[in-house]
Amino acid sequence: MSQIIIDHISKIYVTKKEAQLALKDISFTIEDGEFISVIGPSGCGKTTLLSMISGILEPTKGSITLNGHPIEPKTTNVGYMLQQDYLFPWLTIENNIMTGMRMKNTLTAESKEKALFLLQKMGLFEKKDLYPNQLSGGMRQRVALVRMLASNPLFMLLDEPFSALDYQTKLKLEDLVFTTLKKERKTAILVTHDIGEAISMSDRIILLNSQPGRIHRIFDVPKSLRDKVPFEARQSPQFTEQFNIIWEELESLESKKTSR
Ligand SMILES: Nc1ncnc2c1ncn2[C@@H]1O[C@H](COP(=O)(O)OP(=O)(O)OP(=O)(O)O)[C@@H](O)[C@H]1O
Repeated sequence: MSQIIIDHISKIYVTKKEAQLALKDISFTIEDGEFISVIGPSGCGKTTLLSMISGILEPTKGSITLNGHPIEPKTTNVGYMLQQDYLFPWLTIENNIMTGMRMKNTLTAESKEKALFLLQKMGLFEKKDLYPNQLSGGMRQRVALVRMLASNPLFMLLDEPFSALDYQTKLKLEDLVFTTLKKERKTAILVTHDIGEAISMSDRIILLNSQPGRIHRIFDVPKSLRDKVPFEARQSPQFTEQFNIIWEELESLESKKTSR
């Protein structure tokens, strides 16, 4: 079980020149097994929020807890999937996956077996002795997904994991990540610039406003869309309806930002 409570957090960045309020009074709860997306104009604080949920960055005010306890970057088992795959070029695919678990101290006979099983399910078992540069971008992100899931993290942070991929690969990976996380009942937070991706993958979408970053609106994705895999959800008329609502809200924030 993984419930994350974000309780009235604010973040001020202090530089030599100035103090900047990056996030202001953010509160929401991510329920166990829920998939949340965070969207908003550039610079609204999405990465800052994710860094605080990971425990890497401390909020200036407020608290973030996982099942009632603070999140410790060294001891809390958090899964990451980022825009870059961060695979080690000098290690084989198999060793890349195992190294992640070794570093987290979660490498056991069971987790190794699970990793190889996942690799097989992702159609990459035959590639296990190859090096990352011998794989396509989409394959490398699938390896990153296996690496993340194999160590059985308590929750996942996904920071633009598909944005460097071509459109077709991105759509296929969205389906793969969606079905895998649903099956594993993992709690996940996705940061994305892609409204369509947020709608087709999430249970709820948090739209942040900028300067300072604060919650503008939280959208519940209709159940009829949540029950579909992202590729199918994107074909549905309800998807277009949701897309237009969120697009208009985001546009209104962008235009307020440029008129300031
Ligand atoms: N280490 C830092 N020191 C000072 N200011 C920072 C730092 N990191 C981020 N900021 C500022 O905080 C604000 C939020 O930045 P953040 O990167 O979290 O936004 P974002 O929504 O992820 O942006 P983008 O969509 O462009 O990736 C920005 O104004 C940024 O300039």
